[in-house]
Amino acid sequence: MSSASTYKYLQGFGNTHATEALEGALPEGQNSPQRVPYGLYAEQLSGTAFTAPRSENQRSWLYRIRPSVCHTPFTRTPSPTLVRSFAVGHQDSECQSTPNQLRWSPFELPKHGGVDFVHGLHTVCGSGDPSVRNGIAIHVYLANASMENSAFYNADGDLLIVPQQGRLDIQTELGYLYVEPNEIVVIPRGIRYAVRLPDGPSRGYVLEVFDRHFELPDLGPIGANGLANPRDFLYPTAAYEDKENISFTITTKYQGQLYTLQQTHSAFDVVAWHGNYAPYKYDLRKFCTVNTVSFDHPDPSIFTVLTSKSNTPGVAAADFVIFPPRWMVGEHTFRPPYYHRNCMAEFMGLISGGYDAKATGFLPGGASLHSTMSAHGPDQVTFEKASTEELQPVKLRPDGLAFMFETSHMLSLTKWAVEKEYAGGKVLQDDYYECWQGLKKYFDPKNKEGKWGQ
Ligand SMILES: O=C(O)Cc1cc(O)ccc1O
Ligand SMILES: [Fe+2]
Repeated sequence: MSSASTYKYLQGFGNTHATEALEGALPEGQNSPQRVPYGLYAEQLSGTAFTAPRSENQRSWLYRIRPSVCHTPFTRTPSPTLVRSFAVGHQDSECQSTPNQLRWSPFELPKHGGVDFVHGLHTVCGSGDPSVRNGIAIHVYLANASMENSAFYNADGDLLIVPQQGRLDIQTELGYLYVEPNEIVVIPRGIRYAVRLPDGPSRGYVLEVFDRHFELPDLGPIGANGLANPRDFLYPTAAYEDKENISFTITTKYQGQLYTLQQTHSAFDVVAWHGNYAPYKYDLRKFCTVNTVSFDHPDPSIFTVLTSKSNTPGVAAADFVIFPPRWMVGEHTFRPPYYHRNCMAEFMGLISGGYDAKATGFLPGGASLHSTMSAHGPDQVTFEKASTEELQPVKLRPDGLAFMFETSHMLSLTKWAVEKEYAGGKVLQDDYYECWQGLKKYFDPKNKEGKWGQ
């Protein structure tokens, strides 16, 4: 497969889909007949416990040429850019923590060829542990090679992938997904896939959640429509390859470490499937943005695309939030993001353009982290401009898109994220804090009108 137009999709977030690449391959009226049509094997893929409440239960039935179990044992393979544990404080810990505000210049693409999506995954920060199904991880991928005769699955959690540079041509067990910057793709735990890079060197961000699957946020008083609409989520249609006598590698991330196995046939041999456990993509340009049409800056939860809930009602393990192009019309209002300290941690990335809290330094392909209760907000240049400019309706950044992974977990950072030296120096910006040092004192108890801009 080679271009977006060859792909057909099924629509609707969380729907139960049914699709067959060969007419009549889906058994009728039952999941596990004595003999499956065309000599296929039936295999269930469970994405929730069998006993999960019906509203949360996720599973799919796959009808494939061979069951997935036809393979030789796994062996451990080095995974220096991933971490097994986010625990800090031990001498040999893989991670460290800091309350400092952090900002990274664009993460550098690999200098040498042959780095595929899996081996280009670098963990930046995270919390918790997949083994107890609690926590999250944030990664970036920096890759330049397509995966051929191989597949990957993540046993640890669901991956929400945000491409920043380069399209992703993804072959999954359940069919093909073609994803470009300004779109996202979610690949749930256990689903096998290969990532091909039609544009060569590719970069993006990845949010991994260890506990619950992603959901659309409740809309409350917004009503029944808006934000990310369910019908805009696209699922693959069944597509299979019948490849025998080949050397095919499957890599898994299992408790933060990579393991590989070999088999002699393609893993992409699912001829038909039905169910509600499947990968999906979403075009962020379809987000129906809601914002103030009167005054004040609403909290960014109005821009939530997907959420992975924690066990505390109303609190996310992680939210995926975007800052979409939109009209800014707030009257007598400081329009950029307010100065802020948050019990949630805020990891931000930039797909293109700029961001309304930062005049300089926050660049596409880079990132920032404002950790739990660490102060942050507009830099000095942004503050001066926004406090003095005449307020007209303005279309904010028609070509730009920033996003945030917001989490209730306290994040630890990998040594790679904090210490990695590139040819041009560290990607971590040591001088980030300086963007706030020039903020002036305007307070004057004798002048209620203030003296902005003087
Ligand atoms: O810190 C940030 O830039 C993210 C953010 C954006 C916003 O519009 C309001 C609050 C907030 O934390
Ligand atoms: Fe914030």
